[in-house]
Amino acid sequence: MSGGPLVVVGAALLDGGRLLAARRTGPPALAGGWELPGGKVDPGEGERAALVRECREELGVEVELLQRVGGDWPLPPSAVLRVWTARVVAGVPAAGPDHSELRWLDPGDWYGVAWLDADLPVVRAVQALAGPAA
Ligand SMILES: Nc1nc2c([nH]c(=O)n2[C@H]2C[C@H](O)[C@@H](COP(=O)(O)OP(=O)(O)OP(=O)(O)O)O2)c(=O)[nH]1
Repeated sequence: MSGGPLVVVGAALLDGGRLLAARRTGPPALAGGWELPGGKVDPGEGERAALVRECREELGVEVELLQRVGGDWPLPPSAVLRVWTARVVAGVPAAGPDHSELRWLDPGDWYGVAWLDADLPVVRAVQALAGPAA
């Protein structure tokens, strides 16, 4: 055991003023909620490498990570979410088994989906970073 909290990494994929949201298929308590694509960091894996891997596996795209968004966002009861803004550099995001739907949210419509509780403050922070266009 390496100690410390379980780390989940998430990507705030931006395209112009649009933000990519992904609707979870499971587990039941989270199904239907919208999140930032990502997942758990594997043992011994770097966090940024994990996020690039998760975007490749979940969305089928290559991404470039840009800027860290805040610090540790709590995922009760015992995990933390670490988030980077990012952009797609190859491919077009497509939903795999983890997501029932992907949606590029237009500027002004970033709160038009039911974000998971943990993600709402993160989206606000991304908006503050991304500027008034978002
Ligand atoms: N990926 C992601 N997970 C989030 C977000 N917000 C949030 O509460 N979570 C929670 C949901 C899950 O309990 C956990 C991440 O698990 P996951 O299922 O996405 O991770 P994973 O892809 O590595 O999945 P697995 O290997 O366990 O199947 O964090 C978010 O924005 N992105």
